[in-house]
Amino acid sequence: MLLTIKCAQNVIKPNFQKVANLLASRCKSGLSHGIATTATRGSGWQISVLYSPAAREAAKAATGGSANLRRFYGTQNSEAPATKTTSKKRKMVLHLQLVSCPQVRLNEQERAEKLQPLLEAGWTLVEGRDAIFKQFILKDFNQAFSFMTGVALLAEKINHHPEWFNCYNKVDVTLSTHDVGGLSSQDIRMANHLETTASLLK
Ligand SMILES: C[C@H](O)[C@H](O)[C@H]1CNC2=NC(N)=NC(=O)C2=N1
Repeated sequence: MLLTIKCAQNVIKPNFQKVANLLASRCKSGLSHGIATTATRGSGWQISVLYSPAAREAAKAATGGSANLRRFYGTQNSEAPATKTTSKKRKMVLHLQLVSCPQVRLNEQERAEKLQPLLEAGWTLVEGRDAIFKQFILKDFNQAFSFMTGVALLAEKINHHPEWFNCYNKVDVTLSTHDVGGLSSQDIRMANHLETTASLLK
């Protein structure tokens, strides 16, 4: 998954590239790196990252992880709106424009590294589809429903939903990323979450 971060026209690009990579590397959603490109009007969310809790929440929600949004350049009054600088001498204020993270399908290396452990944990490749499947067997219906509830919370948070079927204590789960027609890092993340949730219930 790629986090594309757009910067205001007047930002010094190399610095911003570092910011973009740092921000991308801090996101738990499997981001590989950030790309700083010149901002275009109206694309994605305009986030003045450094200046408001709402911006931090928006950035966290947008990156599905705990992006560590720290002060890179600052003004004295951290609550001042990012756009106001009262002194010429102040350092440049960065505006981060965080756009949605386009999904990409897993490449061969990622499949070897991230998919293999799941196949060893009982997931199987779905015939004729770039998807993975596993049947989870829980103690009883209550446990199965708790399992699904726990997973549903993450699904909503990262906007990535399993295809699943429940019958009493069994939950059949198929994972694939519809937007790209195959497996992406979101499926890996979701599968690992399913494994963790199931193991906590046992
Ligand atoms: C419009 C909505 O954000 C998209 O359809 C999201 C919702 N949940 C999703 N879930 C899965 N598994 N794949 C997707 O591509 C996907 N896309």
